[in-house]
Amino acid sequence: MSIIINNLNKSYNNQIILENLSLQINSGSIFGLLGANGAGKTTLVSILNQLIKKDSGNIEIYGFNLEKNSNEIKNISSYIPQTYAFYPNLTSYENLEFFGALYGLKGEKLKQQINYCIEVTSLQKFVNKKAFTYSGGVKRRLNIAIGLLNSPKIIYFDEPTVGIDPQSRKYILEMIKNLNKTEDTTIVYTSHYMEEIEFLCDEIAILDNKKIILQDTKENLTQMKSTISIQTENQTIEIDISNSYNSFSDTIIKLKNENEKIVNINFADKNLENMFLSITKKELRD
Ligand SMILES: Nc1ncnc2c1ncn2[C@@H]1O[C@H](COP(=O)(O)OP(=O)(O)OP(=O)(O)O)[C@@H](O)[C@H]1O
Repeated sequence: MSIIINNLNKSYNNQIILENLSLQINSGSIFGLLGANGAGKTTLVSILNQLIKKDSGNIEIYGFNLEKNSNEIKNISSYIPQTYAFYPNLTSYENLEFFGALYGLKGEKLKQQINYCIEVTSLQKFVNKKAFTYSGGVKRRLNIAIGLLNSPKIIYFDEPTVGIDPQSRKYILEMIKNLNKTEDTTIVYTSHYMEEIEFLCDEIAILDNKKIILQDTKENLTQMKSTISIQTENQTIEIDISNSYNSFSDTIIKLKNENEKIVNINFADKNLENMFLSITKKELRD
């Protein structure tokens, strides 16, 4: 396991945000944390990255205790925030030099690491241009490049595609998938874009009502069926139409032959977004 959280509690000004939250994340997985606006995703990820303090509970990351081994955890983790975390008046290269030095990198090692980060995020064209001139997508890539400087074992992405164009979004998602595959980096990805979670993640958890209310593999969650329920005066019949509509038309013919009067037909497409809605009774986005 890369992350084990037990009975985590966090309040802001007496308002409980996370309550007895427990969660385990497998090493090397791409873990999607879903939650409506204000559910507490950023709060949880900020606690894991020691940006804010928890009230109580136990957290272990790669076998290190969050309080006792705080430096060891910082060395193996990287947090890519929603906001741009670089100097706009510096170039990509200068930003990477600056943040690399903060990690204690210097000389040849620093150069090598900068070149690696530039390559992974395809920033070659921008290395000598000042960051304030970049598009939103390129700015996000620089954020990510900085986050790779310490060769993290675990990277937290907090909604990294908010406000960028579809092409940059696709590029960033592919890049994250690749990082996970080639470096075996554990990825924790928060989002309220269901299609991103569906594309990227192999494990998914839903944060709602201060807790993790559902956690499963994407495989299991996407096996949920699409159904049609037919209500007659005497019975309700649920039909699985995930693979074909044949059983639906067969049932209609059968009911007609039996002179059963149909009073209602309901279609339930249990994709992830509908599942989220039915479990939390909330939209993913405001
Ligand atoms: N520093 C703070 N002081 C007081 N309340 C806060 C603070 N930070 C966050 N909150 C509140 O805590 C709740 C959870 O916020 P958080 O940002 O963790 O949610 P989120 O799931 O990341 O939401 P979003 O998807 O909108 O980013 C919200 O009600 C928010 O207003």
